[in-house]
Amino acid sequence: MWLDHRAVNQVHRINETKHSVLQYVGGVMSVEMQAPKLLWLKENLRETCWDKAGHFFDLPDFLSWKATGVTARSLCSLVCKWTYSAEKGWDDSFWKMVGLEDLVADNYSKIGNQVLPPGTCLGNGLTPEAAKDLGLPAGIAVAASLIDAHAGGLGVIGADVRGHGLACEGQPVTSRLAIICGTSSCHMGISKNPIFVPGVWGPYFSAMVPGFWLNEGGQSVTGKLIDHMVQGHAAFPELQAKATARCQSIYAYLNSHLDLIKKTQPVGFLTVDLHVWPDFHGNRSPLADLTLKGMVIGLKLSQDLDDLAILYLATVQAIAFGTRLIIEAMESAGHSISTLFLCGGLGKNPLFVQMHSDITGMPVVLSQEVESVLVGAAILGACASGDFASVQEAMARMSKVGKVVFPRREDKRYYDKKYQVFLKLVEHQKEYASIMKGD
Ligand SMILES: Nc1ncnc2c1ncn2[C@@H]1O[C@H](COP(=O)(O)OP(=O)(O)O)[C@@H](O)[C@H]1O
Ligand SMILES: O=C(CO)[C@H](O)[C@H](O)COP(=O)(O)O
Repeated sequence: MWLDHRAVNQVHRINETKHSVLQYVGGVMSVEMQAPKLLWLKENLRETCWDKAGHFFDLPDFLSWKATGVTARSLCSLVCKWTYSAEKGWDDSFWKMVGLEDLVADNYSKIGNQVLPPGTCLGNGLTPEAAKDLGLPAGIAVAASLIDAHAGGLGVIGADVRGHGLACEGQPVTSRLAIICGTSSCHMGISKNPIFVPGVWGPYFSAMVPGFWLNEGGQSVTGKLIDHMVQGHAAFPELQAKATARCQSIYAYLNSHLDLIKKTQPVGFLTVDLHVWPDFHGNRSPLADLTLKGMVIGLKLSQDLDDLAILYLATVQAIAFGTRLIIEAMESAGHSISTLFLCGGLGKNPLFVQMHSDITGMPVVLSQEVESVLVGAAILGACASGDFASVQEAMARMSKVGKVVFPRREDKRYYDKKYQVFLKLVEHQKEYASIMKGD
């Protein structure tokens, strides 16, 4: 549902209100948030959905409701996606202004009027019905949830980094940026005081690590974009056949193929004349422009496996340049980041990890446990069952550093030049749009 961009007109009208709650979503509400989606449902499915629905949930709240029967919402989902404030609660004037006054009249019962910090034990734990479905004991503790990316952030950001030679050792946790890279990528930076970063969601209080403000940068399609580029290429069937014959994933095969064709130069240099702008599903951060499209510059007539591998590499690099742009926006607003903590499905791809390190110039820490989103969920579960006194204590005990990848400093000049081209791509795209809009 989050990837559904149908509520374009609705989000446009919401943004035109310039309501003060928008300050807390980076200044521009995203079409991926819940207010525009609710408005779309009201305007398009009034009788079949809007009037009939008992509750509207974010996925993590839906899951905890199914597990426990408790309709209380997590502070994380309401603050990050529904404009709820941890300090002030709901703002009636916002919902009235955007045409969703019925939610206010109903005392927010459909979207949540009981809000709990993540990690709080819900009701009597797992219901007998859910226990049967899941094969778990009834009554086992179930925690108020976190959104997937936030659980990933919690699962990695508190790890003890001593002995790895990292700049963040001995520094406040605010010098770490968690990047959760799956279908989309989410860039989670925390601070003691609120930081307003134009185009970057937040600041959200206590939405990930209790007591800290969170800024959440994001790229709407990353893993999905890589899959799309690779699967849509004419050489994809050949790639699949060769990877299967070697019992490898297509990405492991592509990475070894790139190693083969790079000869003596660094692998990243294969894209000297192939450049990608990665916003095939709009830009979430920091440009917050859902009208932006993808671009590929430097195509040739050949469509063999070498071309596919190099296009894949250029796409991976474009995603890493997008991360660099987000980090620069966060730093110019007041964040000071020295180390990346990366997790999610793309963390399994060594090329993706190395490119993020080379292109941002920062070390990338991978966790011992690959599924860090599940570690975050386990941290919440451990808090709900009383194993730890606080989320912070559980984070420090349950997250563990696995591998650390350092940037190849000698390649910096090349990536700086490619970054210049990257920035020109979006400039040109905007120029084309403006030419086409003119008379
Ligand atoms: N073994 C792997 N090697 C390289 N990339 C992978 C691998 N497994 C998954 N991916 C990438 O990770 C993405 C999915 O990440 P995941 O975290 O599972 O998704 P989600 O965000 O939907 O939970 C896929 O789109 C794919 O590009
Ligand atoms: O908006 C987000 C987090 O706030 C994520 O993009 C969303 O939750 C989906 O993530 P995934 O990449 O796992 O599909």
